[in-house]
Amino acid sequence: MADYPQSVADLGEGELLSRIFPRLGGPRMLLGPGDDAAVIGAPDGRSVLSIDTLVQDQDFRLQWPGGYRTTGYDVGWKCAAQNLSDINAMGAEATSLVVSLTLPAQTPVSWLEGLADGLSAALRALGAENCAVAGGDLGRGNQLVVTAAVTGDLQGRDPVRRSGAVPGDVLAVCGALGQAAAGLALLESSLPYADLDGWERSLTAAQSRPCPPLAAGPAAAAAGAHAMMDISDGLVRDAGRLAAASGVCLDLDSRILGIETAPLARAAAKLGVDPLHWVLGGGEDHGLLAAFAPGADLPRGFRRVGAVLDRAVHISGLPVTVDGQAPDAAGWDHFAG
Ligand SMILES: Nc1ncnc2c1ncn2[C@@H]1O[C@H](COP(=O)(O)OP(=O)(O)O)[C@@H](O)[C@H]1O
Ligand SMILES: Cc1ncc(C[n+]2csc(CCOP(=O)(O)OP(=O)(O)O)c2C)c(N)n1
Ligand SMILES: [Mg+2]
Repeated sequence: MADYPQSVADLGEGELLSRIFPRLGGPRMLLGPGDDAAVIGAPDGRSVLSIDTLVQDQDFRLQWPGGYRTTGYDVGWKCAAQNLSDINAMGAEATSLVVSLTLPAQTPVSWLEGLADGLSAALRALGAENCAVAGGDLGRGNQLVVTAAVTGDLQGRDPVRRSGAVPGDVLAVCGALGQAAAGLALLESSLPYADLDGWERSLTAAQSRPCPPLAAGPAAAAAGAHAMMDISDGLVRDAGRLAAASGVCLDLDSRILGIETAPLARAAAKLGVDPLHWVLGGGEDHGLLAAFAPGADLPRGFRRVGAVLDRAVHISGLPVTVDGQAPDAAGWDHFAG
């Protein structure tokens, strides 16, 4: 017996697939993995469609400076979560995922099995009970790349777009703000992972295995949300996108943002940073940002974070402000850094 872990290059494609398929369970599809393509139902007659990619050293590190090793399970979970989140943000429910894997030859087979388990576990744990992995693609490359495309069903509702916010609306968020960014900072720091306390580890888990609030998207749509998007690149950057699409300005309330920083304060102090930067600029929590009519009952999990203002009368001229002032955060951009 070899004393090194069996790698994907030790097995053929067919054998690798036979390791993955049994781990992909989930609800029945009209035709699941194994043929040239899958067949899924489109109950509403329309399909919502999105795609997202994770790239080694851009979106995760196999080994972080503090010693944490990213598992296949983590990457499978994160892949499912970030794709399900885009469907959630339209007010829809996910119906299928297809997953394309580019694997270096030395990738352990157990890492690949973990990835399949993480995908399935995220679908179940996040509440995407009508979504299954319908198929995918497998190939060899120099770097790990995991891409998934996802379909969703609107269940008879209109999609909630980024463009529908109107002055006077209440701006609200749902889900974690800044936790995944705090986790990223902890993972990227030289603090040994083994020395992190339970809460600090759960912040790193928010980065490795984010939990988008999946029931909240359809609930917001049913409640008549005027506009919605998921927060993947940071509150301020994504709010800027919603503001631009809707032709409005968004003003965030510093008192509420202060409350959001509370769970991050201790980790921030340890790293010598301001937790407000994580709340305003941190991506990857995949919470929701939505605009509701004034007086609307906010669906469960949503909390008011600011107001939608008329661009013509907002004197700052900025698309996104905090108490009327320029915010101190940029957010994530893959190319601008
Ligand atoms: N290569 C591409 N070709 C066409 N459309 C793209 C491409 N990359 C991104 N888009 C579209 O641009 C919009 C913004 O993309 P992105 O920032 O990745 O959105 P999200 O944060 O929702 O994943 C989406 O509607 C996406 O479909
Ligand atoms: C090694 C590493 N560096 C940096 C980050 C931070 N990061 C990577 S992508 C991203 C934003 C979200 O990713 P994106 O692909 O833009 O998601 P989308 O907006 O398409 O949903 C952030 C904050 C990370 N997760 N890992
Ligand atoms: Mg994207």
